[in-house]
Amino acid sequence: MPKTCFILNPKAGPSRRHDMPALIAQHFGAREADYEIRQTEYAGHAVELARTAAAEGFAVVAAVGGDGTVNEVGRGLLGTDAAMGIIPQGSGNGLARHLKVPLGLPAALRRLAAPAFSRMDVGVMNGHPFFCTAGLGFDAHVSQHFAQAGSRGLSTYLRVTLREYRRFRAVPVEVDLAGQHLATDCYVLAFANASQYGNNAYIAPLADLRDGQLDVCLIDALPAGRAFRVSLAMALGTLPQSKAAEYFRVPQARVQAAAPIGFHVDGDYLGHATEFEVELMPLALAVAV
Ligand SMILES: Nc1ncnc2c1ncn2[C@@H]1O[C@H](COP(=O)(O)OP(=O)(O)OP(=O)(O)O)[C@@H](O)[C@H]1O
Repeated sequence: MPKTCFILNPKAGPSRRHDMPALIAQHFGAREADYEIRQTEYAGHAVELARTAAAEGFAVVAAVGGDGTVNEVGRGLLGTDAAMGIIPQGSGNGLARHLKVPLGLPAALRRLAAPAFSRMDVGVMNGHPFFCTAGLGFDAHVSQHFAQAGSRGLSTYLRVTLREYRRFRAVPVEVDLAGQHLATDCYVLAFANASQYGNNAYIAPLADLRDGQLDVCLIDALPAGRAFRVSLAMALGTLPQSKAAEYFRVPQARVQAAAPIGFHVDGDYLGHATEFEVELMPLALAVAV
């Protein structure tokens, strides 16, 4: 059993009443010398906790939370020898779902006690590492307004999405995709390292975490009929065949927008910008899943 540090985000996911230390002891084994549990105290804390755990020699540092926690733990582990584990406790759990980590807590803990080690690519947008997806446009706009909604959960997410759909307008962009030039409108421009946003919403079902490439999904406009087709195809994992989006596979991209446009990294809205540089660091992170 690899020496494991659990980094627990108490704010992630729908409110739960698990006694995590007891469950970890029960399912991970009673050998307390083999693991430690550290809880985050503020947003961003998991980056420091993960970096410290790696420096202390933990072989596995497990993010106990959703994609935001995974992003912070992953950032803390870049350039270290430790591998990232995931105990999915978030709302969307996109990377965990892509990696087929069991969503049930006992099964996830049992798997982590005897993990398979491998490596995965890491994306970077304007200097911000991402592990699952990053993007500009409507998805970032929804992340921004969801964060301000005051409540969380799927029903809030759907309500915010419908409300903002009526308000959001596409922005003209110039896109350079590893040398290929496009002048288009950006409703959504997603850079997918993993296949889904979370909750099995497949923005790029063919994305591969180990191919050294980002799957780029462009939606230039989203009138109502196309919005319906995109939503259905994302749920079914058939967006590339639906012709409602265009796809490219590249290791890097540049975007110049005609007006500031919101962007997100692993579902967290990070602000507005007019210039974007996106690249991939091949196999930059060790994972234990
Ligand atoms: N102790 C804390 N207090 C407040 N916020 C925290 C704390 N620890 C972490 N956070 C923040 O909580 C946010 C939400 O966490 P996370 O993304 O893991 O859960 P989620 O949003 O429910 O799941 P998902 O991203 O899979 O939908 C993260 O952006 C993280 O920075």
